[in-house]
Amino acid sequence: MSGIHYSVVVPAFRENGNLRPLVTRIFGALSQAGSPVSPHEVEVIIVDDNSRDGSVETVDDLRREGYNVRIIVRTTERGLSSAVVRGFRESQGDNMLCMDADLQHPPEYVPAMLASMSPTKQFALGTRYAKGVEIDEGWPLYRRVISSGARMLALPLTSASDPMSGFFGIRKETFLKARNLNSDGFKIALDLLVKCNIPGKAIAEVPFSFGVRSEGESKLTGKVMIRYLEQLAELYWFRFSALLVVFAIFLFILFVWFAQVLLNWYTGFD
Ligand SMILES: Nc1nc2c(ncn2[C@@H]2O[C@H](COP(=O)(O)OP(=O)(O)O[C@H]3O[C@H](CO)[C@@H](O)[C@H](O)[C@@H]3O)[C@@H](O)[C@H]2O)c(=O)[nH]1
Repeated sequence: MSGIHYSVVVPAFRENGNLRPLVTRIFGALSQAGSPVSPHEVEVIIVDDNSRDGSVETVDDLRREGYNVRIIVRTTERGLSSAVVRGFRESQGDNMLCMDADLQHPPEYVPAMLASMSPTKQFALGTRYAKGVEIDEGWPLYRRVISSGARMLALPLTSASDPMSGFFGIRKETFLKARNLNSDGFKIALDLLVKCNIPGKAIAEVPFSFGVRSEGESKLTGKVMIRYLEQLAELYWFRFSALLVVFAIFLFILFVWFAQVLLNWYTGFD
């Protein structure tokens, strides 16, 4: 039986400059005295969409240096969410974590995030909206506005405080129950929270401060934002369709009743 109980999945596109600091800082944090998780129980899986920027060579070097990291290079698929799903499917660990490559999710939080999952806490959520947590001051105003607006729209769907977060974990047993996952767009955490029907009490929230990217560029484009609105519509339907159908039936009955009253009133004049 494998001694790997935890898998850290990192979707990456043109992130070569960030991979070495990311991996060394993750294992550095796990090796600290007092870390609740041992580095020997952890694997890191980079899911790269054929960046051809030297990421493969960097991961090879890190492996030779003894870090338990591997890279999956996808040549026929693209996209953040589908990359995360692929990484989760290939994970050996029962507890799986997703984080960005760009160091905006500080690797020093990885031990706490991994250890927060348990049979009763099926989902770990790195949240930027806990009391006293500061989003890094370098984060531009427009990104804060977009993030807050997107979060407000998603709040009726889940009791998680930061469903937009890309720093989250899920237990394999719950992930395997998810059906019809949306492989487009960026919002895989929200998709999992809704489709796996994860109640508030099963979510371990870990407050963290969101940093600024040190290398490379964000891939969040206008197209990704439009895709998010489409995804929201799908999730609202998924969650509330039964309620909407009941409401539609109620409206129909009301309409029939009202039509009858009108008809009686009208025929009463004859
Ligand atoms: N494999 C793969 N990885 C991708 C792709 N697009 C983005 N990524 C990777 O996914 C991570 C996040 O992408 P960014 O482009 O850095 O996203 P962001 O704008 O910083 O958005 C982040 O913060 C948001 C919160 O405001 C999160 O909602 C979002 O999920 C993400 O974590 C990075 O590691 C990036 O390389 C892709 O098409 N394919």
